[in-house]
Amino acid sequence: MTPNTNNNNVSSQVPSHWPRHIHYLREPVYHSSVPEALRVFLLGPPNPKSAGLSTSRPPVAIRSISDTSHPAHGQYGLFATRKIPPHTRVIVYIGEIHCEDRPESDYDLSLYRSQDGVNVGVDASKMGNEARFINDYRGICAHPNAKFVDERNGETGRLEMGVWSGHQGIKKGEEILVSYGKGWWNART
Ligand SMILES: C[S@@+](CC[C@H](N)C(=O)[O-])C[C@H]1O[C@@H](n2cnc3c(N)ncnc32)[C@H](O)[C@@H]1O
Repeated sequence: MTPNTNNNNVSSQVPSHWPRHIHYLREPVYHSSVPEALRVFLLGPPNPKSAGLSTSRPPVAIRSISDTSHPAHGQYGLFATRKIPPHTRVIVYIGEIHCEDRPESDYDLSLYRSQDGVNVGVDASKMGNEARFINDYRGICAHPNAKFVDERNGETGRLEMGVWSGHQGIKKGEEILVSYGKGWWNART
């Protein structure tokens, strides 16, 4: 096992099943398409207390899906490694923050739209964290058990996309499932 060389309690290892061709991120990366003023807004006011914060591993595991009745069979999904109470932030969806149109990406979430109409996305197609493996609930469960919430992080001040459990919480071992939204599916069918 690789020793933990960080000052905080985050393991330096990438998670199990992490694909070799995808860059694993612990912090978002800001693409050159994000204008400086927007970048400053997204980052929020500097918070000296956020340096060296202990950010433990989220209670999730990436697993390959071998169940042939699962619509994402042969791919991966994200599963809870312990019971997650209702209305709890599970993980942050980390990726490349950008202001481009990326219709080809299946890992691109809309984070923010500025007053002058600039769209900011978080794209985890080439780089990201475990949250990129969250599947949509359709064909798997009657309802999603989690949702994406755009929010400002109370510690770092960053605008980011949190993944929160729903009103029933998530059982240990259960797949974490959101709704990508009808628009997402309509654009692909
Ligand atoms: C953000 S990725 C989710 C992680 C993906 N399963 C993986 O292994 O990389 C989105 C892709 O997952 C698959 N997917 C997610 N939810 C699905 C569902 N309910 N039915 C069919 N495919 C799904 C689709 O291929 C979709 O393009």
